Amino acid sequence: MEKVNLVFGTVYGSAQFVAETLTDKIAELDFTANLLQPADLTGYVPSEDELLIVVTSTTGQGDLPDDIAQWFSELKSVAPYLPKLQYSIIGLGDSSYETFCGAAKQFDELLSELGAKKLTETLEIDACETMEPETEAIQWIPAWHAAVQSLAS
Ligand SMILES: Cc1cc2nc3c(=O)[nH]c(=O)nc-3n(C[C@H](O)[C@H](O)[C@H](O)COP(=O)(O)O)c2cc1C
Repeated sequence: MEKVNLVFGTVYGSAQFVAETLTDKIAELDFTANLLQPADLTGYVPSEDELLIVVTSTTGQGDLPDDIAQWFSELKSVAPYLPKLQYSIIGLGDSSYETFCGAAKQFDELLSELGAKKLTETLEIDACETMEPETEAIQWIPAWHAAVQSLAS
């Protein structure tokens, strides 16, 4: 059974709730879904034969939430080469900021610098458009699942 690791960065809890919801829904699809807590991230290097989903909100002016910022810096400085890693990113943000989903964009850039491959286009969830980001995330799952299946074929 294929394993999916989910990490989240949040200030107010929405991205965590989205990540928890996705973990449950993805587990129903017969994946082993593993939700990492911020405390689990120290020293964590994503396994290249497992899938990675990063769910992060943006704070400040395009900044990463504190609970994921340290891991981001660590990955950047250790710079593991991860050419076989397949990742997806879900950003929570607010389009009234010029730095819309800036944290998600930073993650995308970093993972691509590390050689990892983006499995799906980043899903950017706009707080101006929805009060229920988890609903958009659930609707995104079929596209993600199809992309995973196309890897195998
Ligand atoms: C102080 C503050 C700064 C924010 N800065 C940004 C930003 O730069 N870009 C953006 O897209 N959203 C920004 N947001 C919006 C949040 O990312 C958005 O509300 C998100 O849904 C919060 O998710 P969370 O509960 O997981 O932290 C900001 C929100 C606050 C309160």
